[in-house]
Amino acid sequence: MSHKILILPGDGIGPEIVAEATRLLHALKDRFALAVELEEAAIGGAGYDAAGEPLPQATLDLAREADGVLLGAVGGPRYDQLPWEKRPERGLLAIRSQLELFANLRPAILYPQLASASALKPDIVGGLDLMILRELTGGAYFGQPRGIRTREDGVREGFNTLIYSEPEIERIARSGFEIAMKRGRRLCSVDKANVLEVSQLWREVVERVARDYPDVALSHMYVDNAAMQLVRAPKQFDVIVTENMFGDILSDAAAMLTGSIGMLPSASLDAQGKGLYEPIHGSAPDIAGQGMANPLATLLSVAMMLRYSLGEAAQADRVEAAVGRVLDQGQRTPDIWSEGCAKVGTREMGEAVVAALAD
Ligand SMILES: NC(=O)c1ccc[n+]([C@@H]2O[C@H](COP(=O)([O-])OP(=O)(O)OC[C@H]3O[C@@H](n4cnc5c(N)ncnc54)[C@H](O)[C@@H]3O)[C@@H](O)[C@H]2O)c1
Ligand SMILES: CC(C)[C@H](C(=O)O)[C@@H](O)C(=O)O
Ligand SMILES: [Mg+2]
Repeated sequence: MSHKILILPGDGIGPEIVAEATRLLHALKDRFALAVELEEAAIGGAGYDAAGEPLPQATLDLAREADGVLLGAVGGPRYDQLPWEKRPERGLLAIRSQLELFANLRPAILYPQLASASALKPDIVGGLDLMILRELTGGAYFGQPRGIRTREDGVREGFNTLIYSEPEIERIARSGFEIAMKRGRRLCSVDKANVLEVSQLWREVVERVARDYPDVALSHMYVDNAAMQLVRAPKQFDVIVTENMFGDILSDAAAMLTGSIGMLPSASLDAQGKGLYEPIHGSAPDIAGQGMANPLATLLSVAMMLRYSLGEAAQADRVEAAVGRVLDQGQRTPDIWSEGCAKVGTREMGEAVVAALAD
């Protein structure tokens, strides 16, 4: 049976990096017998342009039917003045929420070839292999009430609600322990329990779930300290589990440990393991259209889709090995370039990975 994959290029560099993912999937199909059917749809600003909505109904319907969804990125200055609910980012949030993709896996792995591209010294980041598990459908991103209002004294105020229910905390905590069991069996839950009631409940529930996982060493850390520890000694972490906004911020920071934000893939999974896959970076308007974006985070997102949603672990290994080979060959997009390496563009990088696919 053929796997149905929905491709959502989105905006900015989205179409450029996703074109390389499409090239990769076609190569896996033609040369390595991967049974896939690809379909494309609009989301974000492209969705607004095509159908007046950042998440057109037709796109959502196709996403529900697909075995895996691959997204480039959404957003850009062209759309920043749109009414709030029409903004590209609302489309991304809506698809995550509608498909109940509550578990967002953001692995930060330093390829040894990129040690000199990392913002940190090689001995601090060498061998880094960290998994950030970000809760993706709750917290301040979705909490009600929210808005901008005018008080009786005429002063305007903006407000959001950072809210988590016990079942929401429990299911992400359980995912965190399950992931830790398959890795180094260490889970660090990041919160702000010294200030926020929602974090107090988070900690209590995580402690309760921990009783089912006696083989996992659980620790807790405040988010401000976690940000500091990530750049001081990132290898102390195995799996980090945290709420939506903390996870958004910490994963961008973790990206720089690996050399570039253009290196970090992600998987956003529902309770059944169906998922949406995307690089963690955005639409990079500053370099869009120049053919210089790093497509590796997107190609590594394809590998995650093969592994987590399609049950094609061998094909995933093949893609990851090809990325390693291309880095060995010294090909680098500008964001990860260093002295002595060959500077290549988005397309050359994608073609190099395809050429490096092997049995
Ligand atoms: N998942 C998403 O679709 C997503 C994620 C983050 C931001 N955004 C949106 O993207 C737009 C730009 O946001 P931003 O500038 O804060 O973040 P960004 O991640 O788009 O860019 C931050 C910096 O990283 C660089 N960068 C990002 N991806 C790169 C790649 N693959 N290769 C090389 N360099 C890369 C950019 O050039 C820029 O200098 C906004 O509209 C924002 O809302 C979307
Ligand atoms: C664009 C935005 C809604 C999104 C988020 O905050 O989740 C992005 O930053 C990400 O990390 O995927
Ligand atoms: Mg982000």
